[in-house]
Amino acid sequence: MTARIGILTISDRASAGIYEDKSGPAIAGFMQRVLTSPWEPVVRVIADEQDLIERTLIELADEAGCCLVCTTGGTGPARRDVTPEATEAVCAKMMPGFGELMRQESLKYVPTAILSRQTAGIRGRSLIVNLPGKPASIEQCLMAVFPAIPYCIDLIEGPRLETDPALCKAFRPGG
Ligand SMILES: Nc1ncnc2c1ncn2[C@@H]1O[C@H](COP(=O)(O)OP(=O)(O)OP(=O)(O)O)[C@@H](O)[C@H]1O
Ligand SMILES: Nc1nc2c(c(=O)[nH]1)N[C@H]1C(S)=C(S)[C@@H](COP(=O)(O)O)O[C@H]1N2
Repeated sequence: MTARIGILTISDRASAGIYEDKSGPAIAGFMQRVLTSPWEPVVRVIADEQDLIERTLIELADEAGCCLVCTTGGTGPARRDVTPEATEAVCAKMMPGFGELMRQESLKYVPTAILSRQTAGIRGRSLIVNLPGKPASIEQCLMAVFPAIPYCIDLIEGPRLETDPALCKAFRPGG
């Protein structure tokens, strides 16, 4: 079964074409390198509007059937940064450990890591994970949390994700 992975860039400027989106492609590049089981991306680039973010997350989870949705951008303290609020609004369960670990890892690179309110949560059979907007943060954050993602997706009855253990070893308790 081909796993669908949502890649959602949330940026006023990238969505308006003011700069090229580099963070969405960085998420796709990470998946391409790390996943050895079949997967396909479902890509969206939108502005920092809470209603639109919520509708797009619902579409990716419920209609496109993505087992994992990675967002990038809109996690900071600025007036238009509302990605965590939209994520909480559409999720039945929050998974605060993801944000905790990603901020801890990001602190190794930038002291402003604590400005990201990035979080994660479960909607139906989808895991939604927020990443910061900076392209360099994508690899740093995903490398930290990805070992736990395949088992999380097992637990929400999604497809079995396999990784290249030389790059990122998925941990499944008892197997
Ligand atoms: N999707 C992206 N692609 C490329 N560069 C990005 C992206 N998102 C952010 N950046 C870079 O990181 C810097 C800081 O991002 P910022 O936190 O302002 O982004 P944002 O709030 O996600 O985007 P915007 O302000 O356009 O809505 C930007 O000036 C840009 O250089
Ligand atoms: N790994 C990593 N995390 C990071 C950063 C970064 O450059 N690398 N930037 C920080 C900064 S400056 C901000 S304002 C917040 C929120 O960014 P966002 O609004 O683009 O999501 O993420 C933080 N987390």
